[in-house]
Amino acid sequence: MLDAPVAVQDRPGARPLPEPARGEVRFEGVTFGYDPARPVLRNVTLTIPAGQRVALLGESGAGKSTLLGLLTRTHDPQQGRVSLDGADLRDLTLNSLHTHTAVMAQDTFLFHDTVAANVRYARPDATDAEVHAALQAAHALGFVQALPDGLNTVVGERGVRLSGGQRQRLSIARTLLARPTVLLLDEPTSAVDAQSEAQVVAALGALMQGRTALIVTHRLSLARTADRVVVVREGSIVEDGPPDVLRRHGGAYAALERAMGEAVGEELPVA
Ligand SMILES: Nc1ncnc2c1ncn2[C@@H]1O[C@H](COP(=O)(O)OP(=O)(O)OP(=O)(O)O)[C@@H](O)[C@H]1O
Repeated sequence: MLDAPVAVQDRPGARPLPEPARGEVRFEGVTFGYDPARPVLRNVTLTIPAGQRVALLGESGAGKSTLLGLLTRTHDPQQGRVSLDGADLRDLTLNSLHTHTAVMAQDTFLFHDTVAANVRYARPDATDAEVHAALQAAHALGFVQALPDGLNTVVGERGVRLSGGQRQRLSIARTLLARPTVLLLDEPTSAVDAQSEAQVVAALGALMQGRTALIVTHRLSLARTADRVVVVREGSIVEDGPPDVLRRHGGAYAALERAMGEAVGEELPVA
């Protein structure tokens, strides 16, 4: 790992994002391919105003996760630019970019340590009161207090085993403490059973409050919480708008909603 070449580095003269950050995200004419000869994203243009919740939908392999990876600079575009509050990400220090963006994926890594230490991971100086408040907002306080040693219970690899939904709620508490400007959620409910999905969706609602959020999901319950839906197909945006409007439009989103509803046996809204 240490010897692996680092693909993305700070440019000479890179600066931190000016504070206070707002969280406006822009993709301008972005083309990217893991193999440059075969683009996965083609000329993608998308402006996300600060504080908007956007669900990225589309079939497997459409390029949704790749779009999120451009925002953390896991990779840089071959053409076009990605910006945060008007600053090209390549002109920002990686440290500042990673302070302002938080990624939550399917499953959460918990260290072999206490609940409190796991939640404090992103902000070790957080007070007990802040940890408590974050757990409460993440709908996790109840189950944590029921653990043998409450917040001092050791979890993780050899500690108390937690369910997928409980782990996700601890991860949400951790991310709440980190106070990111932009949230990138990649299938955050897919490792969660149907029973605890509602609690995780509610906790995600608290986390997304007042923040820009890009959510990749195949779950209807989460897609419906978005202000806006962007449908990606073969690396291009094919539909973009509020879910209610797109449902009535009867195009790609309406078809995906039907498919997702059938997959979870959920009743469909009347268009
Ligand atoms: N690290 C990688 N190296 C090479 N190709 C990749 C890599 N990651 C993804 N791809 C390819 O890029 C394309 C888009 O993948 P991406 O993960 O962005 O799709 P997605 O829409 O998020 O799909 P899913 O819903 O299955 O997560 C796919 O053809 C995939 O095989």
